[in-house]
Amino acid sequence: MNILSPSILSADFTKLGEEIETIDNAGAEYIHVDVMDGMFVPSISYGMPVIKSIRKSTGKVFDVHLMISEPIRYIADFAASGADMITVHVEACSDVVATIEKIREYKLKVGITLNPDTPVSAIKPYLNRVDMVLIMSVNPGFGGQKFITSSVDKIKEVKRLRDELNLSYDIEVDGGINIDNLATVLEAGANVIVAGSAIFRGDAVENVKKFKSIMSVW
Ligand SMILES: O=C(CO)[C@@H](O)[C@H](O)COP(=O)(O)O
Ligand SMILES: [Fe+2]
Repeated sequence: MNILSPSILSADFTKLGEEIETIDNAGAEYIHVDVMDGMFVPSISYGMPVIKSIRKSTGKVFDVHLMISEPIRYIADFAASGADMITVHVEACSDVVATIEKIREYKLKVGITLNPDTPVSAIKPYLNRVDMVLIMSVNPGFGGQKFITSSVDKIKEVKRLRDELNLSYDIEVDGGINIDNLATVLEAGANVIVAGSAIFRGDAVENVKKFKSIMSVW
């Protein structure tokens, strides 16, 4: 099933609850929540209090993308704040298996991700332990960046590995996705689509509809 996960990093924070209700009503399946610590990535976004607060605005799945060093330290807090799914960076964890197990301890879905410069081989040992693989198609840290085209081959590679290893994880893509490159990533094998600026810039309802109509074809 294809899933749209708008990144609220590009929403208007003065009316975050309303923005979330808008994309929820327009038909987005997930809400992508980007957490940045100023260490693993240069920027700082928001954390637990914001997630806890926006949990009241929607019942949709909170797809929490942790761009933080040693995320194992905060899994309990993100679980308590209302995360449904937590994705961690392979580069940010000194013990990836322990981090995955910690997320499982709270009965949350687990995602693993990697930076554009990290080869797929770095996540291969963990593929049988996760529900989702996130292919970063920009260097993490900021919304509104340009899509890195070599990510298409990485999507194909994790799809091929899924077949080869007889696994069933979802494939998410995040960074620079817009109406023009959406079909390319769907065709490559991505089924969970993150988009921030392409959804919240302009009319969010229309943008969600446009995305969903292309996604329905695949
Ligand atoms: O994780 C990140 C950035 O680090 C993303 O989730 C972005 O927030 C997506 O925004 P766009 O590239 O779609 O504007
Ligand atoms: Fe993200």
